[in-house]
Amino acid sequence: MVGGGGGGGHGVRTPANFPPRQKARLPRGPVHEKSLEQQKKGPSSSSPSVSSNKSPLQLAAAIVQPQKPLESPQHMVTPVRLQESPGPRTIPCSSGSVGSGSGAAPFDICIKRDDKCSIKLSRSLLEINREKRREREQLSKEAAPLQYLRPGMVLLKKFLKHDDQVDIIRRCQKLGIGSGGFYTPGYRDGGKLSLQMMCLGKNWDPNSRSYGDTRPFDGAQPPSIPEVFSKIVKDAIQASNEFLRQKARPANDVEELPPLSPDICLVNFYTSSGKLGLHQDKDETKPSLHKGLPVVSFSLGDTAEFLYGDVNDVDKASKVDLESGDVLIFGGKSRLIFHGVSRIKPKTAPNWLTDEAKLRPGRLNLTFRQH
Ligand SMILES: O=C(O)CCC(=O)C(=O)O
Ligand SMILES: [Fe+2]
Repeated sequence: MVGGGGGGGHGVRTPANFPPRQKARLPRGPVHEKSLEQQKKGPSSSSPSVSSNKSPLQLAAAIVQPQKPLESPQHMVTPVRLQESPGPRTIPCSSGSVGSGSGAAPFDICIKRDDKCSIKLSRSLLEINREKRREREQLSKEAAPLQYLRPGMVLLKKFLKHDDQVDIIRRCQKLGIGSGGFYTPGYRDGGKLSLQMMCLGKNWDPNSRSYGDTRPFDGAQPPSIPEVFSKIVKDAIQASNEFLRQKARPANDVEELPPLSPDICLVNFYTSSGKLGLHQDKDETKPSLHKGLPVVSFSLGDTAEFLYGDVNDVDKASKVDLESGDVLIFGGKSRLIFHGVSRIKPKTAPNWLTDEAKLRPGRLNLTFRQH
């Protein structure tokens, strides 16, 4: 388990065979179903009828500069925002090591602890703990801890415990400034996107849309996926399957997510202006896709507005907020859904997280898959 028991104090909601880790992390409250499809018009069929031959990052470029045709060289040239506007409590006055082109200076997702340029309003441990407690209480009152979005798609609200979130950020920060760390994905013609990416396990190349053992632009080998991350992924799938078993009516019509042994993790850091166009994750192997092996996504920091649907059309997509600590799973019948991030909501990261992990304004996302 990552960190320690920072998220303790949650009640047990499920029967005896619920995974022990989950017992500690789930807040009290009814398990209920939330179908966003029901709230919003749009097709409910789960097998996509439209496919895209553009990579997610090409599609992101399309969102950033929608007036330009995707094939035009101009669409690629997207200014990378190197300096964030100051957050509510921390005011960095230099960009430090922010920003990188392919193979250039490393990108640090955290504001340096000893950054003399940061004006920090220090808060006591008591205050931080009070905030964490308030967050847990609010969650147990307002949101169902597990939400059924559509067949094969489950959202686990605040599944990542407080200490896990801090630990994940710290690990990504360390890996991100090392060999194989964060870079601004670019295209052959020199265009860049306002997103920082790092691959763990295997490298995903946005140009060829294929996986490899090293990065073509600098030969670096992606760092391994930390064991603690894989353990959380496994626990999240187990918790989802337990939830799906409970909600199954009739009881013999249980929908199960296949287990995942993640060997790929794409880590994205979005600044406040970051976006990701609608796309399908379909560069994994045919057996992996055919079995519907899930994509498991961790969200940390600022909230993302996440779009998903059966077709490559933002107007037909459903929308859900992904907050810090949320884990989203899409596998089975939803494995090939179109999805993307329409916007990052600035200054929505929990204060305690910014204080402890020193994450820059923005959002960190990790998606785990099996090749
Ligand atoms: O940031 C997210 O929530 C989605 C990321 C994603 O879709 C991807 O990396 O393929
Ligand atoms: Fe994706």
